Amino acid sequence: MSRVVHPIEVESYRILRERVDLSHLPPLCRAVTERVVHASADLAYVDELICDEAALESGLAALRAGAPVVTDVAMVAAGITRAGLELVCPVAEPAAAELGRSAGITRSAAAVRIALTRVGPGAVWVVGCAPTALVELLTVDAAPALVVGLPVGFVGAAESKAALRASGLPGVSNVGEKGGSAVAAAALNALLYVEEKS
Ligand SMILES: C/C1=C2N=C(/C=C3N=C(/C(C)=C4\N[C@@](C)([C@@H]5N=C1[C@](C)(CCC(=O)O)[C@H]5CC(=O)O)[C@@](C)(CC(=O)O)[C@@H]4CCC(=O)O)[C@@](C)(CC(=O)O)[C@@H]\3CCC(=O)O)C(C)(C)[C@@H]/2CCC(=O)O
Repeated sequence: MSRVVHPIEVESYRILRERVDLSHLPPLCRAVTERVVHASADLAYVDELICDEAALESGLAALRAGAPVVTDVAMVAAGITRAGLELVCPVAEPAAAELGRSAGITRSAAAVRIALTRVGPGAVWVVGCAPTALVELLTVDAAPALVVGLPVGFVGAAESKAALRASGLPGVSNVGEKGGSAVAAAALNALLYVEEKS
């Protein structure tokens, strides 16, 4: 079923495209960059976002095949708009707090370990808040189809995204401390909307 686009969103894209022309980008890079800018009203993402068309194609293929989507926090999961998607977000479960305590790690990092027991290779991982979740994901053997790595904050966010880029995993990230749940959800939604069009 095709998505009904609200007139405010149509107007937002009109304004965005008046301010910046991203038609030179490959289609998925353009879709993700435009949606992140649309969701944040922050044109700096045009230069700061690091998209890779092949990585996004890998994520899109996984979503089309029904791959689960793992998110670091509930806010990211709440921002992902397609019903019927298998969403995995264990951070609020007592087991994440218990593992965090016993292992001396954050609940967010513990949730990555727990999620790994529920999803196999080829999942799509979306990190929009917790840098330690992204760092943990890079230390385990998750074999993700795509990592949307857009955590936010002054402590470790920029470094965790640099580590994602250095890892060679298929990913989308940005340079710097900015990011956040809304931005990460928007990047994933861009792929879901491409998927819905086809
Ligand atoms: C250091 C942490 C940061 N969190 C930020 C911003 C927001 N966090 C929200 C919420 C509701 C949650 N944050 C936790 C993930 C919590 N946040 C942390 C941790 C202390 C460590 C994470 C890390 O450094 O990697 C983390 C606790 C943990 O042990 O993992 C959360 C689990 C806290 C909790 O409830 O115990 C919780 C998520 C709960 C859930 O999904 O069920 C905010 C909504 C809080 C708010 O603003 O009211 C907000 C969301 C921002 C967003 O766009 O996602 C910081 C300040 C960005 C910071 C990130 C690290 C840094 O570099 O500073």
